[in-house]
Amino acid sequence: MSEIHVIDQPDRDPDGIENTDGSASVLPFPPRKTSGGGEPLAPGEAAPGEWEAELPDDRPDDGSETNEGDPVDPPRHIYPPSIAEVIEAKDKARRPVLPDWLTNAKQRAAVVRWAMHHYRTTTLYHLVRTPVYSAKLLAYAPRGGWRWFAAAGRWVSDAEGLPVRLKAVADEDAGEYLRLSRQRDARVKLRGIIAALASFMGLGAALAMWVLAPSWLLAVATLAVTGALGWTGTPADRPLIDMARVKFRHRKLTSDIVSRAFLAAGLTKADQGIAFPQPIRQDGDGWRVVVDLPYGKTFAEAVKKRDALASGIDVAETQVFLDKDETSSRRVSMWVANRDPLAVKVGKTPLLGATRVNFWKPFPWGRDERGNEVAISMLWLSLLVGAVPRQGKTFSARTIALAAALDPYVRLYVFDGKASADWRNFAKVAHRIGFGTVTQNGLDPVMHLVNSLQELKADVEDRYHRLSQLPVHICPEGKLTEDIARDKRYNMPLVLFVVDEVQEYLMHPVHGKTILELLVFLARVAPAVGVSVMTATQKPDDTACPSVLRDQHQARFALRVGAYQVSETILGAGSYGEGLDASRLLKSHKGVGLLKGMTDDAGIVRTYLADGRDAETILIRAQALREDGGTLSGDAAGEVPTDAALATVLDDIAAVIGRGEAKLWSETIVDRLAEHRPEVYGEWSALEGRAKADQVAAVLKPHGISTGQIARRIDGKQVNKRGILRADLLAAITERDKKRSAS
Ligand SMILES: Nc1ncnc2c1ncn2[C@@H]1O[C@H](COP(=O)(O)OP(=O)(O)OP(=O)(O)O)[C@@H](O)[C@H]1O
Repeated sequence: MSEIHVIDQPDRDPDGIENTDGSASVLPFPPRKTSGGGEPLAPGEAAPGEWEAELPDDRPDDGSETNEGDPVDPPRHIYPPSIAEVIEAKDKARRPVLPDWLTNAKQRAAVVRWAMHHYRTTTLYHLVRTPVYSAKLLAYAPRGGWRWFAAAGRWVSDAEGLPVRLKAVADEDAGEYLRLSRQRDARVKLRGIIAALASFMGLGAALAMWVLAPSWLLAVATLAVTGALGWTGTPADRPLIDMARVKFRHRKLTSDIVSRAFLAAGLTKADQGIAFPQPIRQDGDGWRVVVDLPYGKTFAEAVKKRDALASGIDVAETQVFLDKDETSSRRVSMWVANRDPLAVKVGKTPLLGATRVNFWKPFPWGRDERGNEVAISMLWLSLLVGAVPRQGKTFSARTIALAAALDPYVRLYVFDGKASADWRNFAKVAHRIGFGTVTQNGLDPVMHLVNSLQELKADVEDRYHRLSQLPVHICPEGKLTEDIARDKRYNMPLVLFVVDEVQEYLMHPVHGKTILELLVFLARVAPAVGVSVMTATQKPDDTACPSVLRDQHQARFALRVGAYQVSETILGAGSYGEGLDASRLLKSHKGVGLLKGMTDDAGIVRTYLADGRDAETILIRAQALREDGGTLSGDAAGEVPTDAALATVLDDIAAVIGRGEAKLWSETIVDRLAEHRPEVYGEWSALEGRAKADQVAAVLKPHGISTGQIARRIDGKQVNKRGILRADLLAAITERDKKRSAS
């Protein structure tokens, strides 16, 4: 038999026999079996079940060969962790001496604000109800008097000893009864004397007060006695004092509750359990729990089970927040709020108190679920905002534009596809502005948008050239800097291009495609030279807001949407797997959304509110800042729109109809328009004949011009095709100009 020494080998032999010797194990040598007769064997051949082998006394030197019975686990502590690793691990595991809210000035201020507000409200609440409390005390005072008198009587008569005496009677224990009776007599005598003395002294003191004490002292004493008696007489089921606040379902989160929740959610098994690397502790208005899932379970799986976890803890889903822990993918950091934090409004925007903003630096936009301020920056990125109507899409986008407005060196372009009142006040500061899709006061907002986009596209291309040509000491990295942007000589200010309800423009029958292409270009290329695009839509689907545009936005903000698929459409593929699902937000969560791509971590933002009046206040200030700084430009400065901006499709068609032509086929109009302004009408020329006619009919219909069959004689033959009469076109232009000059 040979012995093999194994380091740290599990103490179990291949047959499952426990080895009691801890230092080494002995592999059993297979028993030599004797041949039981049968067929004679060839030399070197072994009979079934019979064999013989020599085991080597030592392992091979290189250790490359693996022998049966070798341990599958690597020997422990072969590579002890380096000191740096130990320090790093300990650094990560160390918990702060003081909780965050004590060390963080902003959180501390928030707690102080909350405490002041809370106690002021509570005090006022009770002060207002003092008359009610007084009336109740007065009403309960007689009952309190009687309760007090009865309690004193029971004490004097030694009522507490009665059950024992009665038991002695029932047991017919005469000796015990006599002993208890004697004790009772002595006790009643002593207590009777004390009670008589106390009554006598009390009565004397009351009479003395009545005669001698000043009336205020008498009043205070009466109030105190009545209050004490009223308090004593208050029924247990009808508290004297109302609660100044509704009691939330505050619960202490224990490891049992958390384990139950993870078990119920199927994230662990009863025999596996979960580990708690740190104690459960209170964190803000909620509890922080860090949990290690069983090996093989991941944070992503926990995210999918958020609903079940909430149910296991017995809270609403909106109260459970899961954070990834970078140290391990099976570690889940969970914050369980005492109440739905998203339904708590964060209040007015701090921009109301700001004299100006530096748009190069992050500005406050809202607060996260735990009340920490969220500051964002629009530099070098484009933002897509999406939500169902009335959830705060416009308001949240508008607070960003308001911050931009308060930096007089930011050039604003604002277009609102819905022509609502929300953006009207930006006319005070916006370089280019347009509302809706219908021509108003002679200005076609869609053409204005197309022209603005083209103007900006040219500017962006120009910026790339000029930045690359600037000397290194001015532009060290070939990128826009704050100094360059604020220096008017370079004419390269930061630009924020806002398009609300962008789907209205993208679905425009004539210019939709052009607008899409230009927006895609700007969202993709322009942020690097200081031009940020912010689009908002309530229809993020592929028809209304194609993915080719959505995908160009580096940052996304999704407020409540109808389904998780829509949430993914706004926030980008894979967002659902990361736990980002805006369809879980509730209707009451106005102005609350999921922000991705702007800061390192995606998360919830409860945006600050700036209503219409606040927006006006801020924009008046912004206008004054721009006037002072000489940066008011474009539409806001009252610059007369260029011909291109004013031009509508009517003018373009008029330009392509020759003087001598009384009527023209739609097909011919399309071909000539494509030559006249290829950047706008180039796409049309690819249409088929009938489609060309439909296109012309569609764009002229809003102007009251209808297309009909127009006959022309070609080579002696009459050809009928749809077209327009020049007279109709001129009449429509005259009508439009009349309205324009009237305005
Ligand atoms: N941050 C906020 N805090 C509190 N309430 C808000 C906030 N943002 C928006 N609201 C409320 O939500 C309402 C709807 O906001 P908003 O007009 O921005 O929605 P919307 O999604 O743009 O709607 P629509 O698509 O109809 O324009 C506002 O009138 C306001 O009362």
